[in-house]
Amino acid sequence: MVIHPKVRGFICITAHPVGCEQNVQEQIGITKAKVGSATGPKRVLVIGASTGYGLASRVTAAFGYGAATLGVFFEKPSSETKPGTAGWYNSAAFDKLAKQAGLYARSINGDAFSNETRARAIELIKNEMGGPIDLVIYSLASPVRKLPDSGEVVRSSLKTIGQPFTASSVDTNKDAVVQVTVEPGTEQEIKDTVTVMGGEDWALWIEALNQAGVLAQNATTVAYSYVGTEITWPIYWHGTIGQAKQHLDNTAHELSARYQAQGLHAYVGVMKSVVTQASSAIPVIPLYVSMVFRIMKEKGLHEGTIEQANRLFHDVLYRADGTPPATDEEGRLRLDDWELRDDVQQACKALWSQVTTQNLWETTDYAGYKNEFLRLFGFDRKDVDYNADVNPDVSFDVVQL
Ligand SMILES: NC(=O)c1ccc[n+]([C@@H]2O[C@H](COP(=O)([O-])OP(=O)(O)OC[C@H]3O[C@@H](n4cnc5c(N)ncnc54)[C@H](O)[C@@H]3O)[C@@H](O)[C@H]2O)c1
Repeated sequence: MVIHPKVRGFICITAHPVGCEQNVQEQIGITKAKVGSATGPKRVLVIGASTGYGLASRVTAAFGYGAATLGVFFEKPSSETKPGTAGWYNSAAFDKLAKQAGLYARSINGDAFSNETRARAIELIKNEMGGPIDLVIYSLASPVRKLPDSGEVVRSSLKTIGQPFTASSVDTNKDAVVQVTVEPGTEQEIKDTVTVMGGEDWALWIEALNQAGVLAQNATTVAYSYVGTEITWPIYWHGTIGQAKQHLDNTAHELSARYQAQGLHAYVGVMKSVVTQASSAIPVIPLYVSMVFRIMKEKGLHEGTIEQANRLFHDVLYRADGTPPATDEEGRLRLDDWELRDDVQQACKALWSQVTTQNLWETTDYAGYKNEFLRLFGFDRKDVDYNADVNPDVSFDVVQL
């Protein structure tokens, strides 16, 4: 099969296995060059491990610290007519490269919100991993959650709270700057968004691992969050999704208190804006990302998911001098510190009011945004021949639920 990108709205419905493998290789190369500390995690569970921040965390744990990793994700292998998803190919590549490096790697392809997936993960940890988990990374981004007991399906929404919000955004199909209006969510929509993207499921994972005796004494758990800036607050931090992220903050405090005797350190890790499948779907964010990328690249501050994950592990969680992580006043780990620097944000604000369809490519890093978006799916890499026939059927050692 010859595989080219097929972009539909904010998603690409095809993915390239060779390009995805190259992406994973690249993340491994960056990690090996940067990380290298004697002490790090030994057995790591990554929930949401196939793309974005979760994949970068898995790569960092395995190739930066030699950790055994168990990855959970929800992806699709290829069918007769369609290639698999990027997360499927990424995970296949990770599995192959980790095993080649002599590292334990296991993956579960299933719904992380379900009790069955938790049970299978615990079984694998008990039977195969040779000891308890000392780091749990929670990196799910999902528009929908099937509640584990009732089976009820709950949907999240990306809406404002109170007032509609109109702002510039980019229509990535037309490469045009447009005005979008985001409507306020109802009370029910706010509640549902918290149910899907808040901390309830994270807490269920920790509880299940602890009850099964597979959570190490003094373990660490980090759930990823986004706070952003004034430009994105109305749609994000002050919107329905922000309520879910605030619930995550509360959950971190609750978990640390509940499992104090076990010495659990539960953190929210506030990460910077990056291009992922999840962030491309949020109005306003792709235009903001195009601007902030340009500014941060000019200042030599640019980071993608792998640089952020490397920095989180190396400079924050597992510091060479053994000191505990620095947190903000809410107890959160702030990896968005460079993005939120005054000089970066002032430059962003100045640019924000000037950007138009005509000057989009010159004034922002829209080209970089488009390239990174296609690369998420294994496309737009110079080292891959996209006209070559490729086998889309890539299988690997995965527990299929
Ligand atoms: N992208 C950003 O700019 C950004 C910035 C800061 C924080 N974050 C946060 O990072 C976290 C991860 O987001 P991302 O941007 O890396 O997203 P992503 O879309 O790249 O990754 C989502 C992951 O969740 C998995 N997943 C989704 N539904 C699942 C389910 N039901 N069962 C099992 N796995 C499932 C996917 O397979 C994938 O591995 C989110 O909490 C997000 O808010 C993202």
